[in-house]
Amino acid sequence: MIQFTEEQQNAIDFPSNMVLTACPGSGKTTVVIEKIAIDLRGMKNFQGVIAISHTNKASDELLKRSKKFIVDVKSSFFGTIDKFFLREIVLNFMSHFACRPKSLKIIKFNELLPEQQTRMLFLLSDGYVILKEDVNALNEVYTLYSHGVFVLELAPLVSLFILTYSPACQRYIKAKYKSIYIDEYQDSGFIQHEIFKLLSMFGIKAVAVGDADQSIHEYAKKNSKYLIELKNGDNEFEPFELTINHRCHYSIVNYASRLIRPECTLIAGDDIQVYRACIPGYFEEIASWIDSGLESIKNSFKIKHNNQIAILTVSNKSVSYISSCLKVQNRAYVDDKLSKLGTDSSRVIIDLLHYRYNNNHTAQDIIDNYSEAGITKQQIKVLRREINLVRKIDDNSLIASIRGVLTLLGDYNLESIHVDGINEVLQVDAVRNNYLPINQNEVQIMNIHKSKGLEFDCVYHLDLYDHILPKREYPVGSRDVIYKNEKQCLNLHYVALTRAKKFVVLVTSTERIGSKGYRIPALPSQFFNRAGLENLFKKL
Ligand SMILES: Nc1ncnc2c1ncn2[C@@H]1O[C@H](COP(=O)(O)OP(=O)(O)OP(=O)(O)O)[C@@H](O)[C@H]1O
Repeated sequence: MIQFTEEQQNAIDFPSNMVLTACPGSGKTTVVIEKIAIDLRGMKNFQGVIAISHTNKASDELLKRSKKFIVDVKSSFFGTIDKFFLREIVLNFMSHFACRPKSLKIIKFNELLPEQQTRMLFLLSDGYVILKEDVNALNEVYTLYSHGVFVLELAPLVSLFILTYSPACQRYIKAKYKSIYIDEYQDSGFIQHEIFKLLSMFGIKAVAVGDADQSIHEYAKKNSKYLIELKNGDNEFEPFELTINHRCHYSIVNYASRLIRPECTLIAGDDIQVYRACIPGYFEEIASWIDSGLESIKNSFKIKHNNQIAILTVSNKSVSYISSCLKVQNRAYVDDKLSKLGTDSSRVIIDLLHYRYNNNHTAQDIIDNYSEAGITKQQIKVLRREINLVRKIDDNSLIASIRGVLTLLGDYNLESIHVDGINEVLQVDAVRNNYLPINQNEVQIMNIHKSKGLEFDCVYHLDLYDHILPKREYPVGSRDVIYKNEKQCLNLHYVALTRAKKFVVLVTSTERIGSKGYRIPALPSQFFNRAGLENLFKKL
């Protein structure tokens, strides 16, 4: 049982709208779960909290951790913001504005015809909201909807519109949800921020949680300015801060803190567990160096299993490359066709594949997450039988079996892109790995974006080269060294470092792969030269 610190307890006890900023490993997930448990105590079974995480993986993790402490999450919603917009607002209330179709297919914007894309592009402009006088702006969206099509990227804008102008939607949301928690608020978009503020005006307790220094999604118009606005603005959000990192060795905290604030005060102590290594060669040589040192590192740091060791990279290419060079058993997390789709149907299929390959997943999770409200006991029985088949059936019948479950769930379609994705999982070992349970003998390899929210005893941080981290820009006519979004690159470096509990190695090499695909001489990342880092690392 964790003994909460004073700053954690203050955040837990505060009963109203708040913004909780927190450094890595400071227990924000722990605090959020405790607050959700308190909120749920007074609620009826048809009520719940909205718990929004940035990725499906993070939301699964939050739900899993919550279920350990909270017996019954009642009618709470755990998921990504897009899923919330679609499931709770668009699917329930769009028919108040346009003719309800027999079935609805969710597509991506780039699947629209080029002329439709041109006509509808303005709906995606950053900062655009639909005012009462521009209601016609959604005419084409309504027509598509009544023909059974909805564009995923429009879910935030349309949700804000529905929530603002539909009293029925407002009544439904207010009756069902008593509080909303949004994690990783530093990666919020404009509309998500507007909806969050609107919900708080409806009397729903609103809690934003984040860390501006862990903002790494600016390329997708996600921006820490909204978190900062809540924290510093003149508004009804009470600011709280968690400042103690409970995860990382203090020397890792010191190094990471100095990256962001070169003048910050250090935690006292002589023990240093941040290392830098420059390996002659490239990933082949780095891999054999990691292979040869692994057992001694495990012994020195009392690390029982390889899966407590992570290799983090900037790019997916590096994930596959280093994985293929290593001799030690490893698990490389690569993007697959299904995970790139990001639609509701692909999400159910992904969960069904997790269920097929990993006994830690249950049929009940799928029923809880995807079956419609009001499903009868008899329908649940049939659904459970069909889901069980997905685990038992042979590869040849898998697609038919998944189609069977989707049909029973309603609202979801199995299209040729999904069939391609399922075939990729069946045929490519590296892709199937994404679905198998973690084997404790496997070193974990992933890009830094995927490592967010995770923790490992030991981290090898790769790709620390000039041109790679930080990236560079080459404006015409300029030979100056110009970094491309330096702060985002620095945040990425910070996130990678703070995944390590006991020990982190910052790895470079004398060569890297250039843009033409050949090995070229490499220079170390400029981040090594930042002020304030002297004496905070050892060389290997
Ligand atoms: N008061 C505490 N005392 C000891 N350990 C704690 C305390 N609070 C949290 N922890 C531990 O610190 C680790 C990090 O906590 P948690 O995952 O909640 O942090 P976080 O802020 O969500 O992390 P991040 O944002 O970096 O992913 C966990 O192993 C958790 O059990």
